[in-house]
Amino acid sequence: MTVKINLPHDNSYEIFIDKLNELYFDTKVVIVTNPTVSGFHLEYLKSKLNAKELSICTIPDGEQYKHMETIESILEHCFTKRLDRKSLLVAFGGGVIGDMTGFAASIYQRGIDFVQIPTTLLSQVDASVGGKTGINNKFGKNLIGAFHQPNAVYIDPSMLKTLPKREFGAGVAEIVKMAVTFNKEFFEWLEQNDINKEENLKIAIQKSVETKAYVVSQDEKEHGIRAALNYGHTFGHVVENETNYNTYLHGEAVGIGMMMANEVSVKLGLMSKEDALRVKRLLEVYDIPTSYKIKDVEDFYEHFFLDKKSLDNKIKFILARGIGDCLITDETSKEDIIKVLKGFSRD
Ligand SMILES: NC(=O)c1ccc[n+]([C@@H]2O[C@H](COP(=O)([O-])OP(=O)(O)OC[C@H]3O[C@@H](n4cnc5c(N)ncnc54)[C@H](O)[C@@H]3O)[C@@H](O)[C@H]2O)c1
Ligand SMILES: O=C(O)C(=O)C[C@@H](O)[C@H](O)[C@H](O)COP(=O)(O)O
Ligand SMILES: [Zn+2]
Repeated sequence: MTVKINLPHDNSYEIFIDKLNELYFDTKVVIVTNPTVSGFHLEYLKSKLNAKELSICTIPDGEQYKHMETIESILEHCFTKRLDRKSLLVAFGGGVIGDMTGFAASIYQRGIDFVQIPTTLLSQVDASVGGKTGINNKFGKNLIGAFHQPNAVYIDPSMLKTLPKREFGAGVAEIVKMAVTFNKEFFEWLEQNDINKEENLKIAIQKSVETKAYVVSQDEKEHGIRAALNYGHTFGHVVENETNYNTYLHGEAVGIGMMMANEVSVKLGLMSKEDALRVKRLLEVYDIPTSYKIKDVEDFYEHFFLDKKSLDNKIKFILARGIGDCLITDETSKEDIIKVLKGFSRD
């Protein structure tokens, strides 16, 4: 099936969800990938992809390498292969590869094209769609980057057969995010259907991509509704940063972040305790962590000021309003947030 994402300035593109078809690009192409993904799937991709000239740029695997040095190495590969402005980068991997390849494409000779071929559940349901690209630095997560839309996204769910269970769970967390914020029926469906089953997995990917495309089509650069896709992330990004990007997978940190956001929602009367428990139970089915021990609550809170949603020193939170709806607000009091954070700091 195909999902269309409608954007201004010729930025619209299609997201294909199916077994990979033959691809032909009449230009120089660089596939950016890592040793894990290439070990499993590069031969398959190469059997489908034809280009005028093809090279492979292999970068190290892991969120801890999502930084400027790796971007430099991708750019170096592009210069060495004499890529021009008609050339194309192919992001072949999970969200880390996608975010970095997209960012490199956005700055190489002031911007060249790229396509996404996502290979993790998380990147198939979320990261490959919408054009957020970037890297981390010591100040926080994704603080450097650009909006740069891919020309197309090719989602082949069969590539997920080699994905470790923990990575699968991380992807489920982003699926749950889409359902809690935008789609009550989808959430109920998730409660009743095991997405480890192939036929259900395809439905879950499709529904998530449709949700993301619907949101991004309305608000490409996050001036409004797109911020809702950050539900769980304001807290989750701090968890990732203070554990040095080597303890929790991004999706796991988002799972913890959604639990924190829901505690705020319950405190403000936006969500019942029962609904918060339903979200927790659904995450637990896929072994996604739902608890975290904050060491220093004030320090944790300070991180929020560098969150990209924060404006004029006001922190923005995405709160669930029951299940299937959400509230984007910068009016929560520090006192309320600190009380919730303290609940996550006790033994
Ligand atoms: N741009 C966006 O809109 C967006 C959205 C969500 C997340 N993200 C970013 O995405 C990143 C997380 O992405 P992720 O969860 O895909 O992590 P990841 O890219 O680190 O991939 C997870 C692991 O799975 C391996 N892997 C990939 N495909 C595989 C396969 N088919 N079989 C076996 N192993 C495979 C990878 O090599 C890696 O070790 C974070 O950096 C996050 O910030 C971006
Ligand atoms: O596409 C979006 O918008 C999202 O917020 C998707 C998130 O899942 C993703 O993790 C994103 O990278 C977070 O955005 P950021 O702007 O907070 O870095
Ligand atoms: Zn995310």
